[in-house]
Amino acid sequence: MTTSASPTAALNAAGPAPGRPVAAIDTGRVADLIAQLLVELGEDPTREGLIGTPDRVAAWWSAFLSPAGAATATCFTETLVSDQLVIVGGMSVWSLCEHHMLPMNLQVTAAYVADGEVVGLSKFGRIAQHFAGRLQVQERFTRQVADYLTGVIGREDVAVAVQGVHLCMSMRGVRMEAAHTTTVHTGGRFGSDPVLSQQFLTLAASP
Ligand SMILES: Nc1nc2c(ncn2[C@@H]2O[C@H](COP(=O)(O)OP(=O)(O)OP(=O)(O)O)[C@@H](O)[C@H]2O)c(=O)[nH]1
Ligand SMILES: [Zn+2]
Repeated sequence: MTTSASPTAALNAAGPAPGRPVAAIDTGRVADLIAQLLVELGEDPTREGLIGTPDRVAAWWSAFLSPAGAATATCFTETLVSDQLVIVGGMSVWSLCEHHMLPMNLQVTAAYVADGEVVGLSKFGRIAQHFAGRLQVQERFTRQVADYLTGVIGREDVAVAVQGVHLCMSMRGVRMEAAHTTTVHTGGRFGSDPVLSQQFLTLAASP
């Protein structure tokens, strides 16, 4: 397992991050572009209600692309723990569909088999937030979280299930408000051991 690696190094170790800006965005330039967009949409960015809107939107993009606390995956030695299924569920993150740039809400459940060491529980949520903070598709998000956790524990025994609600399917397009999409990655023993796989899927589906 990776123990207390540096935050940046640990997260970069997850490999290339499609769509993620290399450097911090130029919020002044983004605000100018938002003002131009408002004009193109028939608005007057200088009217009283819109003063400050371009800056707020730029600040939001900056925060969205740099989720606070993208963190080191702290691990702890636990000699009493062996072959134990650990599942962290109920993690809700927001991302942006890269086809329409509309929000998607992702309910994330992540699991691994602990053996001699345990991963700090909050880190599952931080990892999910990290990969949500960019233009995404749900399938790639699922895989990126799984690959990152695989790197943390140093074994393939990782499973990730994600249930997504995409506003591009509910507020526009086919307009199916109840539609939801489930993606599942099962690595290592989660793929080869039907009992473990079933335990994960059952617990991932429970509240
Ligand atoms: N696989 C996948 N598709 C996505 C995701 N988010 C959005 N999409 C889909 O991306 C597709 C884009 O299809 P296009 O035909 O290019 O765009 P469109 O005409 O706006 O499509 P409609 O949404 O059907 O109106 C749509 O089917 C979306 O539902 C995602 O996370 N994963
Ligand atoms: Zn979309």
